[in-house]
Amino acid sequence: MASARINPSILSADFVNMERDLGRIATADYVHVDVMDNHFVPNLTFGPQMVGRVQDVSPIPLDVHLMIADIDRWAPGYAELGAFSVTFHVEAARDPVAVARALRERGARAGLAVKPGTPIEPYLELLPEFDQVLVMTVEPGFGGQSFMPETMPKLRALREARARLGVDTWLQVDGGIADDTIAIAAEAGADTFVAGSAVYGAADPAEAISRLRERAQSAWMEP
Ligand SMILES: O=C(CO)[C@@H](O)[C@H](O)COP(=O)(O)O
Ligand SMILES: [Fe+2]
Repeated sequence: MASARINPSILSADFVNMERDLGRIATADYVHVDVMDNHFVPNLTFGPQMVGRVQDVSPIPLDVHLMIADIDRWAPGYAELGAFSVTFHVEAARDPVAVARALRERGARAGLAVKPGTPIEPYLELLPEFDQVLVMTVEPGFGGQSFMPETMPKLRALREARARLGVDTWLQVDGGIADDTIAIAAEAGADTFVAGSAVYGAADPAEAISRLRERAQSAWMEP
């Protein structure tokens, strides 16, 4: 298997020292950018102007996580900013397949996210339309929450569907991923890991990134 992808979340960065904090995670795979609108989730971060500037100065490609309402209207604009991937919540989309196609047409990978309480079964047959599925392992809205192991059966179902359908959709987890939880998600099938507080809360973010990557990969190798 390829190496585990570690995507630090800049929700835990210092918003007024963003360029400096982007430099601190240059050894990661992608920078995870949490867009929140105070409607879909009870928190507010930034919109396209800020994401565009992050895109300009980031040493690594952008993995945008949209936690906003009216996705069908707003998601394509984030692909036009040059993001590597744009992931949106199925709970906020009227036509998830149409949104995914609009993202791919604009050159971004299309990601589908589900909240902890949203079942995955209705979307399994749609996997070929998506480059990534994000299983939220906390309620979206805030960093620093506790990992919810009860979401793991969704990863197992996705892994089985991916093999059956013969696609290479990445399986991402986001929320409470740290040294003590990453192996649980890796063992269940995740290959792409978002970590906010575990990376930016560490004295040495680069060291935290390589330790998380090693722990995920060790979990894959266990029988
Ligand atoms: O999307 C979100 C929260 O809604 C995340 O990306 C958080 O930023 C993850 O933070 P930690 O749980 O890793 O501290
Ligand atoms: Fe996120």
